[in-house]
Amino acid sequence: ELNASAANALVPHGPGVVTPFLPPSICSVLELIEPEEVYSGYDNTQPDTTDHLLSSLNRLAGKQMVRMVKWAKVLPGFRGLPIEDQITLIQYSWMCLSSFCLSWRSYKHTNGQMLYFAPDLVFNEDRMQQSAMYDLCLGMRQVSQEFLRLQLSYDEYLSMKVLLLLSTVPKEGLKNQAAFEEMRVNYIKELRRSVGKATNNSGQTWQRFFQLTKLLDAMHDLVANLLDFCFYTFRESQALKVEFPEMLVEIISDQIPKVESGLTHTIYFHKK
Ligand SMILES: Cc1noc(COc2cccc(F)c2F)c1-c1ccc(CNS(=O)(=O)C2(C)CC2)cc1
Repeated sequence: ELNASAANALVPHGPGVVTPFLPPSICSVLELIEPEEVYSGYDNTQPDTTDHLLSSLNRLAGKQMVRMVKWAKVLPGFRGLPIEDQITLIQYSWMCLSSFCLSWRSYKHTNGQMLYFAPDLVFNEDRMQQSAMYDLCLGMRQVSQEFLRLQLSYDEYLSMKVLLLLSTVPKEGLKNQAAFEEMRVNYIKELRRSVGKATNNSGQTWQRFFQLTKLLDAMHDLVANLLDFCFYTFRESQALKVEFPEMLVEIISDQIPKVESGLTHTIYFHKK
């Protein structure tokens, strides 16, 4: 039977017939707000030189960042955080989020064989070698092959992605730490729900939850190396002839001092 609050949420559908109005589930909202794929605008008439590949990746990353910020602003619970905390969380996790989305696209479009940066910018072995970040590319490809092995579901991916947005925080804490922690707990519950759906709530649910949280922890180690490469390339961008769009210049120049003075803290699910 319905309690009082649910009762007044009933929406009358014509005389005498009422259908309970249930709020949309978190996972249906996450599916709705997920940004569309972005094209890189890669100029295939030019040779695959390192600076041309990396500058194209940066232009693509800049476009992705615009959509990432729009996504965060409509992410349930995120608007309730102080604006400074919203900026900090996006600034600290943008590389992690970008890489996680890359792994998902690579899994979905190439079964983890190549790095599907964009429909018009897919890295095969040659481009990975040419990009001067072959090992980083291999690490990313391993993550997407893990998605394939686990047959990661879309809903698991979506709740894991929110947890990555909520995994790197200032060492001295956020302005409203309690609101952050409540949001993080809610998305851990959401991940648990999507894992339950993927395992038909069998005995496998906890084992799969363990595997997926291990995968989230592994992302941080890979992304730390990516950030090192990013900061180096950013500092040497003139000499290396690698262009960075305004959006990335802003984020990276703000992030470098904080990361390099050890002001950031990554929340791991499992001890090392
Ligand atoms: C776009 C995009 N889709 O996924 C990713 C993140 O994942 C990786 C990026 C490169 C190699 C990898 F193996 C990755 F896994 C990006 C992305 C592109 C550029 C930058 C900033 N520029 S940068 O200096 O870090 C660099 C990489 C150009 C050299 C940041 C993110």
